[in-house]
Amino acid sequence: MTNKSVCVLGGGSFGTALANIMAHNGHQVSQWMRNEQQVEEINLTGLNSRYLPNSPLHRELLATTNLEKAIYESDTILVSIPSKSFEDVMVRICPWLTAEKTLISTTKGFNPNRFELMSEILNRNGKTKKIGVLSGPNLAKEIAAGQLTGSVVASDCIEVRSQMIKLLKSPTFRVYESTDMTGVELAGALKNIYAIVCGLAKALQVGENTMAMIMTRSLAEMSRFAVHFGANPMTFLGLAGMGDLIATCSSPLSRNYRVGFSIGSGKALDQAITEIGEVAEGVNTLKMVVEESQKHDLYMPLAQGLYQLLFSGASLESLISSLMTGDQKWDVEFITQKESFNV
Ligand SMILES: NC(=O)C1=CN([C@@H]2O[C@H](COP(=O)(O)OP(=O)(O)OC[C@H]3O[C@@H](n4cnc5c(N)ncnc54)[C@H](O)[C@@H]3O)[C@@H](O)[C@H]2O)C=CC1
Ligand SMILES: O=C(CO)COP(=O)(O)O
Repeated sequence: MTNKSVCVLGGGSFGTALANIMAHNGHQVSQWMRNEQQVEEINLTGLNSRYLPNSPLHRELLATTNLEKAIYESDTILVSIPSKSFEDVMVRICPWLTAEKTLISTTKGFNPNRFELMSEILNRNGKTKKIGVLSGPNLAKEIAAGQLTGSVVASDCIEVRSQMIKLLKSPTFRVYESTDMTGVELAGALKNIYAIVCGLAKALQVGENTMAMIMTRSLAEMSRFAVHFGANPMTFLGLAGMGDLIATCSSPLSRNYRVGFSIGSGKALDQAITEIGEVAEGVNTLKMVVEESQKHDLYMPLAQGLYQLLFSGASLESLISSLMTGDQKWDVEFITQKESFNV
């Protein structure tokens, strides 16, 4: 295997966990971040203490504040910047891109300025068509602790998929392939909404029947939305769909779950977000998705109910009551649709 040169944009927990795996795999890895003290800390002590305090990093991982040099020297660029700033960072790096470079989004969210996925921002770069996304049940702190993990790389381009597997595949990290970039990316973004719902439900001490119903109906909503925008429903049975939904909806390591748990414990949304101090993409995703679901007349009672609760002053009691009395028909709609013509 020829070793690759790769850079990760973003100094947060996920970017650091991925950069660390690739450095352990023997690749030449730089990680770009804005904060000079953080760069110095990583390079001198091998620790990113703010985001991954318990995970020593490979000593060849080179942190830098020099964005131009990081891009110039890399074949592959992983963008691990929260969706709010993703477009700004892409605009900055565009002048230094070439047709040979691969761009991968690891971000699970929507552009807050318009209804747009990160891969669409990547596609607008005007230089390279080698684009992909990485998504799956990938809690950064577990990856950094060496917990066995699987992820999905989605791209139309086989070369991009193979390149990502070479970079990331390790004894503790498996990388599966998909050509359904829309499905994989939407799955990763949408599940953050339902992680908030599940955190909230857990704080209310609901039973396991209830948790199972919420998670399964979440999958139905997510796939209904995604299929409308061109995704393959089967993608939602894989790691990027069901896998990530299970991990994020069950773990206090998920920031979105913790936002929900705080709200369920009586805190205001702003307070919940501030206390977490890291990005919880589900809040912006909820706004974007509910707006689109209304435009396209898509039935999404969980997302719409959460929106009412967080932004329109609805009570928890009315949310629960409307969820329990709303329309119910097919369990699995993508297989029962055909049969329904005869019923
Ligand atoms: N943490 C996790 O377990 C996982 C996170 N993700 C996704 O990865 C993305 C990034 O998440 P994390 O690394 O966890 O976030 P984080 O909250 O740990 O860190 C975000 C990083 O981005 C930097 N940043 C923010 N705006 C910037 C800008 N304008 N220019 C340069 N740097 C900027 C921050 O300084 C910080 O270093 C999110 O979209 C998240 O959904 C995906 C899978 C797992
Ligand atoms: O996407 C994630 C795990 O796959 C991380 O979720 P949070 O952003 O909610 O922490």
